[in-house]
Amino acid sequence: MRHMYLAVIQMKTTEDKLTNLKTATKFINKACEQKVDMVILPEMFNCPYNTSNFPIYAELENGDTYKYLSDLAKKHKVYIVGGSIPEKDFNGNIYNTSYVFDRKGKQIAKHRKVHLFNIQIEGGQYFKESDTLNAGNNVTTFNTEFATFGLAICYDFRFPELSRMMVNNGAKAIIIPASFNLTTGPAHWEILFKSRAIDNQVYTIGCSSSRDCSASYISYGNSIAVSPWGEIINRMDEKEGYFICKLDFSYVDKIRNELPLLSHRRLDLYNQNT
Ligand SMILES: NC(=O)CCC(=O)C(=O)O
Repeated sequence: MRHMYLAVIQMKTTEDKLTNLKTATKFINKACEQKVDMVILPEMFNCPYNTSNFPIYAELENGDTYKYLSDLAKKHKVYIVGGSIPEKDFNGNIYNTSYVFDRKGKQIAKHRKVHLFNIQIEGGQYFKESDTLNAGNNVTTFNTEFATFGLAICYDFRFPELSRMMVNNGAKAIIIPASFNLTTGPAHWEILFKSRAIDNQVYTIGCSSSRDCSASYISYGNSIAVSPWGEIINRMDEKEGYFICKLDFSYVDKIRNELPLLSHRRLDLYNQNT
């Protein structure tokens, strides 16, 4: 089958982990009533996005949140891209990690955010993930019966090389659990999703947490899905909710055949300069 249905859940993250898991469950249950194939959650969906929280909320692989998502995937026979959570390893290192589960609840991918979000914009957003997080080192893709997907987390999406590596590994859609903010969101969010989609001739999907103006980090929201032609298929506002979008992979092939960008690349030239 060349098409599938994807639910993008823009949920609010509170300080109570169990409440966050229950919110995710409520939306996953609702989306699954509409027979979706895959559900996506936002970045740090079980922990308020704040560096001091990451060590407190961090879980080892196979921890409570992991099992919770795996059980939900199995129950609904659906793929779950588990946004991201703070993951700790046995050495005490903490990562911003996204797990993907298949329809049987088996883990089929794991992405540790590779570019840590350290920014300081004058009069705007400051954040320093490296205060408490370590960076991952892998380019992540995973296979489904529909297509190969690329997966990265939020700030990772600003680095076109990473998306291109996913596409070189076969990705026809790129999924980004995210939480942009009120400084960079209005300026760059939409254009990044359009640019990466057009450059790579892929679907790009950004799943954000909803906006909570009382939080220390205020999320932009605006979860989005863009087609390989650069058309916005869905875009939310800042509020909690979800959308379901159809991904048609024959459309990716059509665009790539008609405008064969990827095969027109002059790799002989580029390699000399990189
Ligand atoms: N959580 C993040 O990585 C935020 C990235 C972001 O806001 C950006 O502008 O990039």
